[in-house]
Amino acid sequence: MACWLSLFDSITVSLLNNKKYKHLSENYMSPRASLVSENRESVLRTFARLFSVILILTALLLAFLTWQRTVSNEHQRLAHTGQLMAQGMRSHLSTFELLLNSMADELVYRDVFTNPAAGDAFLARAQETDVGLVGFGLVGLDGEFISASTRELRAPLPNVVTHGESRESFQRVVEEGRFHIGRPYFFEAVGEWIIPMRVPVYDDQGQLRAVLTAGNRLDGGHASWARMPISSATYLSVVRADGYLNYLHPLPLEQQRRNELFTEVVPSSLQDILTQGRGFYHYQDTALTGPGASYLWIEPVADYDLAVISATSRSAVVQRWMTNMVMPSLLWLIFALVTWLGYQRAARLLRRADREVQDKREALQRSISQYHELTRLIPIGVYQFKLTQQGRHEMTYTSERFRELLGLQDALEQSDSLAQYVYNQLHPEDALAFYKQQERATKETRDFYWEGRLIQGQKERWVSVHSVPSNEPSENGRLWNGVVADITERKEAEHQINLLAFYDALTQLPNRRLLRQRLEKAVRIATAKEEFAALLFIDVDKFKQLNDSYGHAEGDRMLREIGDRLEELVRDYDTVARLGGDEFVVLLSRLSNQSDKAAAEVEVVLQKIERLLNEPFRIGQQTTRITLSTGITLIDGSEDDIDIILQQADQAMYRAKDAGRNTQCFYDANIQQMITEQLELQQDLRHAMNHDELELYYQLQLDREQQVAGVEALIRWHHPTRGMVMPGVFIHIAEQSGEIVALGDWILQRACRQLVEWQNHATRSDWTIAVNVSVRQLRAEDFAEKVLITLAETGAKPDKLVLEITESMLLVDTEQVIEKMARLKRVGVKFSLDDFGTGYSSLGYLNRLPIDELKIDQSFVRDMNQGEHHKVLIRTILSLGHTLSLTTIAEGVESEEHFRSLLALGCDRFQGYYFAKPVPPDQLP
Ligand SMILES: Nc1nc2c(ncn2[C@@H]2O[C@@H]3COP(=O)(O)O[C@H]4[C@@H](O)[C@H](n5cnc6c(=O)[nH]c(N)nc65)O[C@@H]4COP(=O)(O)O[C@H]3[C@H]2O)c(=O)[nH]1
Repeated sequence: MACWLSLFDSITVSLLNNKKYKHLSENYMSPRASLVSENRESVLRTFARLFSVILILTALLLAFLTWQRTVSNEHQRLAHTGQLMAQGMRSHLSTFELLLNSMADELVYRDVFTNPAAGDAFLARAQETDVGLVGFGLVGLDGEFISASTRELRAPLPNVVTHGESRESFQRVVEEGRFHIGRPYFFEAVGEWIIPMRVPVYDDQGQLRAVLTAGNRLDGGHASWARMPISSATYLSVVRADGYLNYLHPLPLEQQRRNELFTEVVPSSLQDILTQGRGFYHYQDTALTGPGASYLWIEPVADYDLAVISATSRSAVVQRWMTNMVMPSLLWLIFALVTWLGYQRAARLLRRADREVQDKREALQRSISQYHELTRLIPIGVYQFKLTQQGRHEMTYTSERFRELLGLQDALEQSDSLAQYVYNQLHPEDALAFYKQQERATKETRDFYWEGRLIQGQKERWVSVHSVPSNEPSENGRLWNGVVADITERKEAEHQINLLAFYDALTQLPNRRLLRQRLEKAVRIATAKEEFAALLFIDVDKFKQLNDSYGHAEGDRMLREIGDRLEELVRDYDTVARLGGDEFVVLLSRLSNQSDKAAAEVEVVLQKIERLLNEPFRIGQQTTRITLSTGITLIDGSEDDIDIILQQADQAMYRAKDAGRNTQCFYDANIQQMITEQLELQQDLRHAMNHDELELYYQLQLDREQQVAGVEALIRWHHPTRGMVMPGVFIHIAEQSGEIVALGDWILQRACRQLVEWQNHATRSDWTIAVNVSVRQLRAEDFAEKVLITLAETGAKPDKLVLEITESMLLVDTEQVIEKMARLKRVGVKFSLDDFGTGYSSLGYLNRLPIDELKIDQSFVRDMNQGEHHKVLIRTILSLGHTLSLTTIAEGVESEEHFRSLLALGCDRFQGYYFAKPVPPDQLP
């Protein structure tokens, strides 16, 4: 029983733990998750009903089987009884037949036909041996008794032939001449029911003479078969072949009943069964066993044309079956009771569990409604979905705000198409980041975070999405919880801040800060892709005047228009920025990877800019045109310091301004380096003059006989760190800075002193010293005066001093220069026109110059043997010089070939490494 109850317990537990119950707790977040628990009690009841049906079926089966068994037992028993009866009967009859035949022989032996009394005595003795016998009688063929065992039998006994009940059997014995059992009949002579058994009696000649009959008492019980222990409710009957009963147990006592039974044949239905022979039968009609159906066993009695029927009534079998059913029924009842108790117990448990579930559910619902309330109040959408192993997004919960944010219809809420619905809303520019994040988060089971835009109809909405995977994977997937927030306002604010921080308020163009960022990016790209970018600094010429003349409002409007026009012409990936005032910057990206091509591309843009900005601007009531000064620096990624790049463009722009505005200047790194060096040298030079770092070298000038006619003074700077610095490096710096004036004075002084030193020199007293004069020196008002003073102060002879000037010096203030030269010339100072042939000389012009010497530039000399053209040029210069009565001198004579050629052409003097290099005075010959 305990075991049975525990079965119910386990059913209950499994009911409590079933999947749907679990589902309830798992999906508590889902508003669609059923919060109404299933009526598990009704499930249990159904189970109990089913069980009851099974119980009933079991009971029926049990009853049926018991019935089967009972009937089978009955079958066995009846068969056994029938067989016993048949055997006993056969044995008895055969014994009795033998006895009768023996008695018949004895009677013949005792000559009973002649002495009937002897027969009487014999028969009387024989009768005493068996109480079941009414008596013996020897009946003649005429039916009259010859002898009889009892007095009653002897007289008066009826004639058997005429006597109804015994005639038939008597005649059969006479006819068949063998043992025969007659039908039972009431033998009135003795007042008893008897079964006659007869044998034929033959005399010594074998002549049938009589029939010996034994009258067996029907209810005498002397026969062994009649004394068989027969259980109650069992009926035994012996039926003859002619359908009459021969014996019946239990015998009815009433005469009437006996008459009915033994004087009528058994029902035809029974006879039909009897004809079927040995076997077990269910007999439906009323017969033998009393009213109602019965079960029969038919057992033929061999040799005697009799059949034994052992029978029992159906009601008796039912009764026995019921008796058999008592124990199983009891067990079944106990079983049913225990089942019922188990059901009650399970129902009680379920009710309790239901109550608990209900309590929990109510608590959960309260919690969910609070949760809903909260999610409605907070401006953040909340959602939960299950990511299945097949990659489907099954939404398990979405808050009202979530649906509102995504513009969702309820129909979509739970379906996977929600994911598609969201995908469709993704802004194309932000979608890629979304998918990448999603892929990474899914693959690595980590937080998903995305900020981006959704396109909802005509509207754009910024949202941030953050979802987190649950730690434990659930059945066929993993739950993710997430929040979605509308960040449109924040993004707009950020945009505004961004605008303020990164854009110029007036023109809405990127400001310096954003320009720097873009520039950094451009440098990175240029480095990575090995291509050029360019930074253009544009300054509007004379904007200040325009601004002052037309007012700031008009000035601002103009600046905006300039910005708009610039923006118009650049490509999307270029940047136009305003740095303030009238300074604009254009950052051009993705230029060629070759500097010259990149520069050419920039040139094209510059032309466009110029064209566009040269279009008239409306300012006030008038129109005006503007010009630009543009500084350009090319970016190739080698310089990654943004400040330096900006400085370079700035510098280039100032150079453009310096060059007279409306100009464009490219920044050049070499120039820059040169400028830096120049600045350093410029500073060092001042120092050099006071610290004796300068020295005059002298290079010989020879006449046609190769006699030294003079020298050219060439300055050398012994720089403390750089070593020897050549004049080509620092003279023009000195010119730019103005130092050249002081330097020129120093050189002149030195050269004049040298002349004085050489005045008494054996070989050098006639030498002239040619001194280079710079343009600034020459243009100085007091140039001639200074030379004269120096000559006077040093005591040098003016005719030994040759001042070398270049053609370019004569281009500006020509008249004043000529005047100064003339003044000096008057005192004997000579002038040599240096680098002749490279400048702007013309015959008429030369004619007016107070010069003594034409100095052929060394470039012509160097190339003179390269081609006829240069020779022709030199010849022309020489003939020009001779025509004007000027001495001609060639510099840069480096070989004998040069010398011979020049000599042949008629050159007067020669200077060059072929003869001597510039050397300090003490190394001169
Ligand atoms: N390749 C080659 N070069 C030769 C040969 N013979 C002479 N030279 C060089 O040619 C230059 C001649 O001077 P320049 O034309 O006046 O050109 C001068 C002159 O314009 C300027 N300079 C030199 N000294 C002074 C100076 O004291 N005052 C001024 N104002 N300028 C000077 O600097 C320039 C360069 O002077 P340096 O370097 O001394 O260079 C000198 C000299 O060394 C030769 O056969 N082959």
